[in-house]
Amino acid sequence: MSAPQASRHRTGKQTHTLAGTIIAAFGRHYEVLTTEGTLRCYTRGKKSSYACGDEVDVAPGGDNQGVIEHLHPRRNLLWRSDAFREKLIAANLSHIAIVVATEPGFSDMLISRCIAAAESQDITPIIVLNKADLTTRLDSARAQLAPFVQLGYQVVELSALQGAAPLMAVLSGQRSILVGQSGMGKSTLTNALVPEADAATREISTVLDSGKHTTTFARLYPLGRGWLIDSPGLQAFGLAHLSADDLAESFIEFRPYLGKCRFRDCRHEAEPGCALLGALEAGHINPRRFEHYRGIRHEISEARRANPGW
Ligand SMILES: Nc1nc2c(ncn2[C@@H]2O[C@H](COP(=O)(O)OP(=O)(O)OP(=O)(O)O)[C@@H](O)[C@H]2O)c(=O)[nH]1
Ligand SMILES: [Zn+2]
Repeated sequence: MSAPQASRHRTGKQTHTLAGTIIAAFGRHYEVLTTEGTLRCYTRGKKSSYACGDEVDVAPGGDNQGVIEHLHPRRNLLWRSDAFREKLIAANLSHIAIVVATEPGFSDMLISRCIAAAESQDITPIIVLNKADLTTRLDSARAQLAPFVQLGYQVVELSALQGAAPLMAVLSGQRSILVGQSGMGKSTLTNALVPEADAATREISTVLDSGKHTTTFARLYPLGRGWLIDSPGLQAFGLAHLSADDLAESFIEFRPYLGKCRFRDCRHEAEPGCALLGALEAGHINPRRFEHYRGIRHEISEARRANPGW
């Protein structure tokens, strides 16, 4: 894993710090993988805005504990938000693997949300179609994914029960996160990709006597020279933090038409001369994707109405 560098430098106060990567975040404490092992770390004051994947400097305090002193600049940050809350999910990602399955059914709207979150942060989204061994629903799952394939998004089909080799080939050496609805097989997939994940999860549940269930935390595992974050099941992925323009930009097929509407402040709803509606009518934009866009856009305006502080 490339993140923790062997830089052990001294600050003005003669306390040494270690570079490390946040591998788990539990409220206001964190596990940080450093060159000297994993430290359980705290933050000074009330600040707790770190995420899995963040690169930090920590001051070790003995007994495998430490204090986070410095956050290195992030390449990107994946987060979700509704009207009143925001939640950091992960930082410094190269890929988001959106896991769906032949059974149970999945939400293609959630895929569009995850893709929008990814595109707005310059993260490459890929879709994993798991449980390909359950062949009765395979064709309908493929049909549901067709609009994404048409846009050029990669779909990796596999059966996590039989192994994760096809996904490993894509994600090894990258910095990725697995996201998806509950029941899609994310845990099975993580265990296939990272055999030690199972043991690590058990270890955490004994270290943490908070009584919380372990799958509520994201956790980072080394994968090749990169890493993989397994995130808790995701039913909602609010994008209240995106502006209307950011949202439209994050639908990559809209990009050729943006800025070409008759009115500069076009909401792409029913305005005459709307380039997006024109493209939709001409069949250049998939109607399902446009529906997703409208749904998310509506939700963002509702969130802003409920909390004008956005
Ligand atoms: N047939 C088949 N079943 C699978 C496959 N992968 C996972 N499953 C099953 O699907 C169910 C859900 O798998 P999990 O790995 O627990 O799913 P998850 O997405 O982690 O769900 P949460 O823990 O609720 O977030 C389990 O019964 C798995 O055995 C697969 O490739 N084929
Ligand atoms: Zn328009």
